[in-house]
Amino acid sequence: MASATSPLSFLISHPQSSKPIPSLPLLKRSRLHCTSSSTTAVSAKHHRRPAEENIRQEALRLHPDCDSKYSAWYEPFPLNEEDPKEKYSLDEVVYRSKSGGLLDVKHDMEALGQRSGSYWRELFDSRVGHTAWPYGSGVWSKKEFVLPCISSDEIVSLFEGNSNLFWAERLGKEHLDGMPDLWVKHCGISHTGSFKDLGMTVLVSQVNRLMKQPMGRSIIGVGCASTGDTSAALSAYCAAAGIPAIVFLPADRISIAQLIQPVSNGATVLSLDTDFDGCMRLIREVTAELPIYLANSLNSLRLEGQKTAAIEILQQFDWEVPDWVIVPGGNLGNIYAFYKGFEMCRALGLVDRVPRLVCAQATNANPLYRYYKSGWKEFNPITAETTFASAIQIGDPVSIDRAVFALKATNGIVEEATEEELMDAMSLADRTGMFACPHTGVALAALFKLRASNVIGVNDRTVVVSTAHGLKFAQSKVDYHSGTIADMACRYKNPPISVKANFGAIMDALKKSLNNGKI
Ligand SMILES: Cc1ncc(COP(=O)(O)O)c(C=O)c1O
Ligand SMILES: N[C@@H](CCOP(=O)(O)O)C(=O)O
Repeated sequence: MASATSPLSFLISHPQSSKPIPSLPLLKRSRLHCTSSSTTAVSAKHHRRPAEENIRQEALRLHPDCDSKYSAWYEPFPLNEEDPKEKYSLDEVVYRSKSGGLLDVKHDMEALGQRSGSYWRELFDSRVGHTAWPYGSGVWSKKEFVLPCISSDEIVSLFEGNSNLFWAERLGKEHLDGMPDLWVKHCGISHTGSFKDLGMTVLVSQVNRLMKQPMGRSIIGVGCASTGDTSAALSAYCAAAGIPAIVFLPADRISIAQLIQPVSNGATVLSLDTDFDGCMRLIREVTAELPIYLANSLNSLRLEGQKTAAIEILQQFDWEVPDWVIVPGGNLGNIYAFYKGFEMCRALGLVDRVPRLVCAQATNANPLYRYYKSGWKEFNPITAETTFASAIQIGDPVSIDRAVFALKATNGIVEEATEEELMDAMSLADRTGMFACPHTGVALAALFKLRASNVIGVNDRTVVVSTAHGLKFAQSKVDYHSGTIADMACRYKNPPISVKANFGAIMDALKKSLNNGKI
């Protein structure tokens, strides 16, 4: 039973008073509704809050102030040795350090460390599966590790996160030498269909805080350059908050499904005749000139949300650490976000180690892979070529230094996948019940290679991060299954069979297709 001071106490409230009830957690009462004959009639008085109160108001009543025990701020990445005191409040609009380098969000680890690892594990576990604002979100259920000082009233959340950790039983068993412990973290089965929702809830919440009274900053909108997923997430969260969104997209380089998302959400959509790297340069120029807040992962706030996917993986394994986590990389913020999530849990005693990270790139857009292969000697931005994994067609990744840091710290690996390898891997995964996107195909192709070379052992617990929903990239699957891609065998294609609408023709087609005609 939860006491008022236990991690579970946030669930305990009384409908009519602001005082917590020390003995009747939400979970227990919900069960009473279902099982006890004297309490089966579900009426307002049995709800945890009065009928006229919404969940945001309930949160404010229960926790009127932000938890000032914990704090976070920006610091240069890597730390500025000459000026170790260089740091900025999260309420400042700043994306770069004095020297022009990246920033990183730092947490007061000493304050967080006052609590034990088991306290944090229990707290985070207790929040899963509820609608208490804002903890119903997989991101905000870890609020203390994300943005501890934001008020629940300022948060813009669509209850993102809490995504499926899918046991890829058949893929492992039949196509990876019987691999029994293979998992796919479906970050793309999400509000806007990609992992970007995790970071965008944090960034848009902070913008909302800056724009609202008492801060009342003169921000006229939030902007990003995008290969299609960041723009979709930004537009949705801004639309939910009533904040203008401005997105710069490389013309003809993103899918129709991705393009229609910001259009539908009412964003200002600029389709530019350049690639993503060109859009990125332009949004940086424009945001330096106009009070438009920059939403790309250059802005380290985004990574605070994205890192919760790593924490969620640990949680879903009952706080056991997987051996490998494979992440497709483009602008390279996400690989660092995964590192941050895992490392924070290690440092605070929730787990005792971190997994080895693999960053997987498309051969047509592989600047990190080339750098890795040079023994980290020389980084050269490239002009990325067209790839079916269009959301990672990036040649000059903003977070290159963050990615290298994450990989070095986890004894990590960089792998690449050709167009044929990534499309075959995606299609094979689909044949085992998934509906993967080409970027997930890149990560899966990396897994196939690392398994074939026995770098990843057959019994290693391995998580492949699926970054977007396959439905956003349906055209790539149409091309593959129609077998019309130049120089690609499309080994796993399965085109529809055109059949005359009569019994005989149908029987012939079925005999041919099923069991090699032996039915
Ligand atoms: C679907 C998808 N997968 C992977 C990535 C790569 O993430 P990151 O840019 O953080 O490396 C992106 C965006 O770049 C993406 O949209
Ligand atoms: N794939 C991204 C590319 C931009 O990455 P970001 O993480 O820096 O916003 C997209 O969908 O736009």
